[in-house]
Amino acid sequence: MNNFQLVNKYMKGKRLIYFFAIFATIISSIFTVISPLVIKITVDSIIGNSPIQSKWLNYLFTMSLFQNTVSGKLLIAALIIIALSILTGLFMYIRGRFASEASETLAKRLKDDLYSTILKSDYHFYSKYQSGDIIQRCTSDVETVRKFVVNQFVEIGRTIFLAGMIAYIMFSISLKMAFISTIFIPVSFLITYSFFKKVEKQFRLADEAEAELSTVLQENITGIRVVKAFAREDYEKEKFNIKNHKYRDLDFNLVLTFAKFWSLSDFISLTQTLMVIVIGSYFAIKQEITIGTLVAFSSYIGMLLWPIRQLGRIFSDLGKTKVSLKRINEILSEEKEDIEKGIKDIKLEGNIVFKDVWFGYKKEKPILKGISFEIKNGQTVAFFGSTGSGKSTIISLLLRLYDYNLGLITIDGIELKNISKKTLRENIGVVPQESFLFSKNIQENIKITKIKATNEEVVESAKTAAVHDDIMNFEQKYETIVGEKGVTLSGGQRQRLTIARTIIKEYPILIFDDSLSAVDTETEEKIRNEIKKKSKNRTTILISHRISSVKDADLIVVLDKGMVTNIGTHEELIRQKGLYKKVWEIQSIVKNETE
Ligand SMILES: Nc1ncnc2c1ncn2[C@@H]1O[C@H](COP(=O)(O)OP(=O)(O)OP(=O)(O)O)[C@@H](O)[C@H]1O
Repeated sequence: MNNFQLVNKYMKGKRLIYFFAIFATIISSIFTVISPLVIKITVDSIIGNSPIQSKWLNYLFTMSLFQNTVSGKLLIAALIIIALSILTGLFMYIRGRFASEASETLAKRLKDDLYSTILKSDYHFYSKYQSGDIIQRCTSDVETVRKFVVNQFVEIGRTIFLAGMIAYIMFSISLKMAFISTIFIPVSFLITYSFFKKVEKQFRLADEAEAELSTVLQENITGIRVVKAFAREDYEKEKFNIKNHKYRDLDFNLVLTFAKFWSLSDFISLTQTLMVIVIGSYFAIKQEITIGTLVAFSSYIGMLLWPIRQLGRIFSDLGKTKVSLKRINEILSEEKEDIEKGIKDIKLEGNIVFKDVWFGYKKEKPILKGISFEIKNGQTVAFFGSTGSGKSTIISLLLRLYDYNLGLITIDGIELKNISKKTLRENIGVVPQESFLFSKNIQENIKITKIKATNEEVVESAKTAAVHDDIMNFEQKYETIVGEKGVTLSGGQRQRLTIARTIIKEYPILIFDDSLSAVDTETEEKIRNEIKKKSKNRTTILISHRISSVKDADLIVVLDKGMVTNIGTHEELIRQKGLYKKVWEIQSIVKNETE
């Protein structure tokens, strides 16, 4: 979709009022253009002696209403000018009203769709764009487009119409004065055009630099604890300074290009105005044109040069808007995840089979290399392995955050790719590695997976996750605000809250992705036993680096560099050579020494 099609699509339903806004602008420019004609008639025919050419104007000025005297005629001229100003204002109001309604609607729809695309895009999207950049595209880029639509685009019609009308009137009044008045217009236009070409690239670079700056800022605010804990303030400040410097230089270049353009454009405009006044006065003295014509041309030259100069501004804003639209369009054209496609509305039992599964985030670099295992409904299965061995990747495949490249994955005998993503995610509850909480109160955070949960259910799941006592110690209890703006929870409290949030909904398959690492082993065991007691048929998948966490599992799958190296129960694995036995020995020694 090109830029025009994009704007046109989002203006649906508001195109007519936007057209009215352009129409009102054109009408108001007609009234603007008439005023100097009234002044010319006043000077030449009311103060001077030339007869009024137009019949109806003659009739208007000789109306008996104000007596046919000079002061009566002057009063009529003044009233006409006042009426023209009122009408200009009225139509400018209509233009502002309609253009704002259309542009605000456009901006809102763009933001809505950008947000929905961000939420619905597949997982690759988040590794492609940085969060600061995404925020900038949804805010300042949309704002640039909105401003262009509400101001500049409406002005294009007015500018072209005004220039055309003024040129027509000038050439009808005096050919030679019109020629003198327009001699520099082509030069002015060419300068404007070349400026527009140059400035577009500069705007793009400045926009990208601003996005980089926002990203650094956003990262530092989110990770302020890490920054402070490692005393990285100076390093981060320097990093910010470099980006800030780059943005300042690019912005400064832009301002400089603008300054050069406006000064050159001012010079041409002043020369042009001066020529009209000097040569026009000479013609007036020689009585080749009337004084009224000179006065009218003095007004018209300002009015003509203004739209041409305005065109420069419109062109430069057009450049900026094109860049913003391209950045917005990039996000909007990202492929959306179709979470509904496939078998829907089924309750899974949790029989999971992986047969020679291969997967790589980049196809040429496999992360999982021929993984095979089988999990039966109701079993607790643990994945154990060194960091980066592919444990979380297996979970991502199960949730269809990514689709596997080769082999076969089935749940309850159905190939994974045939089950809709929505159904899968409604059946698989995950407690992720990072325990992110929203800026809401504890109760609302727990209810996120089950909006209609009762207060009793919230308390019950908090008790199961062994976090109820901690919550009751907070002053506001379940009403305590957590997340970015709320109270600071310990790592273990956050983890247990995310567990409560997941178990409140009874998923047939439950996954703990290293999500009890900040909880002591005793509490961990207690939590898992409580969960197990609640649903015996639930399939549970555990990922942990602790032998004590996985040793009671029905099956332990040991992974190394994307391959299954051992598989079996704890008793079986400690009798086999390999990573599991090695880690068990080390952790046993440490345990014995600390006891
Ligand atoms: N989104 C991604 N894009 C590209 N590579 C990725 C992505 N996520 C993980 N990886 C890579 O895939 C490999 C396996 O990562 P994974 O997170 O599955 O390991 P893990 O066994 O869960 O590690 P840990 O125990 O440290 O959590 C790593 O080399 C990692 O760098």
